[in-house]
Amino acid sequence: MDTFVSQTRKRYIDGTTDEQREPVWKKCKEEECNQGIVKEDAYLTEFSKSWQKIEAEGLDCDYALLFPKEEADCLYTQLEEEVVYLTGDKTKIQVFGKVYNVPRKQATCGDAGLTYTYSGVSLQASPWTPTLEYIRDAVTKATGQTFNFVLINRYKDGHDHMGEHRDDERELDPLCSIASVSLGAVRDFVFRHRESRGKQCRRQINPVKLELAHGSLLLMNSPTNTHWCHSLPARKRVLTPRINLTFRRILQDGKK
Ligand SMILES: O=C(O)CCC(=O)C(=O)O
Ligand SMILES: [Fe+2]
Repeated sequence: MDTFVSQTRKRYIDGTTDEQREPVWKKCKEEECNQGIVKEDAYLTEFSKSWQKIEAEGLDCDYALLFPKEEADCLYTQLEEEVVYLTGDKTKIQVFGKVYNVPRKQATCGDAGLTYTYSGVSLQASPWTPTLEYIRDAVTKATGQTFNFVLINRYKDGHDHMGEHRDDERELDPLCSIASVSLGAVRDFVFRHRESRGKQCRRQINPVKLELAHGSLLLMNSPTNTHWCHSLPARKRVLTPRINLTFRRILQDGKK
């Protein structure tokens, strides 16, 4: 009966447990899904048919709707309660020696002791929250891949954005896809080939543009992040927030 929801009985940040809080997503699932496992199996079968392949030279991605709207709504609400975003120096990055404010809010969660370093900031993983564990496990079920870390980005509206980059840090396991789950406002997402950027670009390769929907999962498979940069451009007409979770596998001291 309960298979859609997290089986964890951990405490939330404020010390309460699942039972005390009756998380919204748990109630939603009970109301909507009293067929239990049968319904989940049916859902997973439908889900497995919905993958779309996105391919270009050196780019290999898969896209699907992982969570139906009601469940995605519940997960979004739960994350708004659970996630504690970084403050102070951790909200700044260094690019070519210059310091910038990150134009969005960020948090990092993962297995104990993991650290992720990018653009001059070193971010230590906070413990998994129940909802993040639930989403991580749903991604693992859907992809067969396991993850030990998640970077959480919260865009308050279309002014918040993420500049072009490649997630090619040395500590990322090159064999593991980066799994990007989106909740909230639909936003454009753009891939540009490394060699087709800038005034003196060497080649003319068309960008690949996607819309990342509420409840969607985008898998960036190897070697996408070797050859292509991606960004979440500002979109002034977007007035509502979005949360993005990128699940990753970090190799600590060369170990998986
Ligand atoms: O918000 C997004 O969809 C982009 C996230 C991203 O590229 C990242 O976290 O590295
Ligand atoms: Fe990225």
